[in-house]
Amino acid sequence: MLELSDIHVARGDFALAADLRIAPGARVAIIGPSGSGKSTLLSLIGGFLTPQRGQVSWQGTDLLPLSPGQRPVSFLFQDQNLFPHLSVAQNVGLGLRPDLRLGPDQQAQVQDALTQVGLRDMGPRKPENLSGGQQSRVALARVLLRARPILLLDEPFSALGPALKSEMLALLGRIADRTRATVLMVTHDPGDARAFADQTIVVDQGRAEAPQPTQALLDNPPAALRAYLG
Ligand SMILES: Nc1ncnc2c1ncn2[C@@H]1O[C@H](COP(=O)(O)OP(=O)(O)OP(=O)(O)O)[C@@H](O)[C@H]1O
Repeated sequence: MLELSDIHVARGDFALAADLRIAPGARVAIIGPSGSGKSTLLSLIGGFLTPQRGQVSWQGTDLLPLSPGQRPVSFLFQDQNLFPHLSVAQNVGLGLRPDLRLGPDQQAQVQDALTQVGLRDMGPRKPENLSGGQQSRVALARVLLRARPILLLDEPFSALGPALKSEMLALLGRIADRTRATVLMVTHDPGDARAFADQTIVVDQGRAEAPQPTQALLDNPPAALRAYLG
């Protein structure tokens, strides 16, 4: 269980409150107006922000003393965090060892991850020589190799067209199945929430609500969410 208890986290003049629980293996969308605190919520769980009050724990372990690298978490942002000077295979290999001193077994794991995301022959290329969708696949291959229990995504596919985006969401679902990850994904698109997430957290005016079943929430949205969805 991922537990956020009595959280108050400030960022300049802004503050976010949260008190919620997420079951292991859940797929959760995070939606709400711009500036409401969605990225702040991910940064808190990832360890990039420290709350002024409250507890963050995973399976009973307090995460607050742990640095981002020590947490059971991987992150995927919109820009996919690819390093332009490294090859595709090296970018994926970073998921195993940040110093890239990979043994033969680990290199085979990289190749296997590339194959699983449909990029079997792309390992030697540089990211700039890939399409946007292929770059997303590289980032997902790295997530697959990191295999951390919690996966945080901040509008990961918002630059992609609709067909490609649904393909990436399906691939993400397969990777989450394989790694048994608990996934939290910020999105501005309620269609993403419906397609991917059985539960949705609404963030509005500095408060993250407890997760609710996505379909029921979007079929009958509360007033604040209705105003945002338009
Ligand atoms: N580094 C910072 N210092 C001070 N305030 C910040 C900082 N980063 C964000 N904020 C403020 O915190 C609030 C919440 O920002 P956050 O990025 O969490 O919102 P969001 O819901 O993810 O927005 P968006 O959908 O536009 O990405 C905003 O009002 C923003 O101006």
